[in-house]
Amino acid sequence: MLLAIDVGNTRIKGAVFENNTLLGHFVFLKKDFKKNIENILKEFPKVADLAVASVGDLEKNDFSSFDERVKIHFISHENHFPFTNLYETPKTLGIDRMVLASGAVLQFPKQHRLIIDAGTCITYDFVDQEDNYLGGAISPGLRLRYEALHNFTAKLPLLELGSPKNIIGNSTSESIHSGVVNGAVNEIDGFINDYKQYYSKFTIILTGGDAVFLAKRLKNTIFANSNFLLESLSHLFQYKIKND
Ligand SMILES: Nc1ncnc2c1ncn2[C@@H]1O[C@H](COP(=O)(O)OP(=O)(O)O)[C@@H](O)[C@H]1O
Ligand SMILES: CC(C)(COP(=O)(O)O)[C@@H](O)C(=O)NCCC(=O)O
Ligand SMILES: [K+]
Repeated sequence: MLLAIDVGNTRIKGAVFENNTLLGHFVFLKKDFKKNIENILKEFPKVADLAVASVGDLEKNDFSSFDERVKIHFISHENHFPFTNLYETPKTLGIDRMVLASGAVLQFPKQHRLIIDAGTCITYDFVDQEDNYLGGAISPGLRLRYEALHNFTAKLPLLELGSPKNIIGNSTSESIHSGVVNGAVNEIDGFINDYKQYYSKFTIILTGGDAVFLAKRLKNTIFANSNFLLESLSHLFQYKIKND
């Protein structure tokens, strides 16, 4: 049994898998990650392996207190991945993006794939049908856009994520919601349409904390899978990591 942990820049997500079947799912903050992991390990005594993909500020050492209880697999650039990495700076490529690309290759073989992860940042990753990882894009996520508008201006309030009533915002708050939400939706639809000019057919995977919110607003029909990164960690673990 595997406990997969995704340390993002906003939240930590965890899931327990038995042969790629998800048995339990957890979300918590960095400040209480140890207690939460201890509780999960108590609830699932059969967990023998812990796989961690971290782009947040938790390092391998932060997990060492669990290494008497479980085998720790802290995913790094040294692991084996099921794709050819054509990024010009492979060592700076986010581990989360490498795990997403792996999951896309392992779960959607022999096809072009675009993976969009709407988390702290919105990341775009493209893996072609020959399993070459080409790269993609990084832009601010929804929460980050609201925060940036507030933090870098004198007059703009900090708003919670909300649905814009219209494209034309008729107040300060409606203008912000339209700018953030309609802006991100148009960005994602725009990227998808741009990729279509180069690749006539590709599989799109949308994940991350804002995936469900965004999916229903996109012009392109995309199925959102909020657990795709954790599922990908499980598939990658089965593929190779457990023997690395
Ligand atoms: N309880 C929550 N706390 C923080 N962000 C949340 C929450 N629920 C949904 N979100 C949304 O999730 C996004 C962050 O997604 P997430 O996948 O957790 O990020 P990361 O993987 O970078 O930590 C934010 O833009 C925010 O709008
Ligand atoms: C772009 C990211 C900050 C996204 O992090 P997230 O939104 O998942 O918290 C992360 O993938 C990262 O630190 N990447 C390193 C730069 C790169 O991928 O090229
Ligand atoms: K992301």
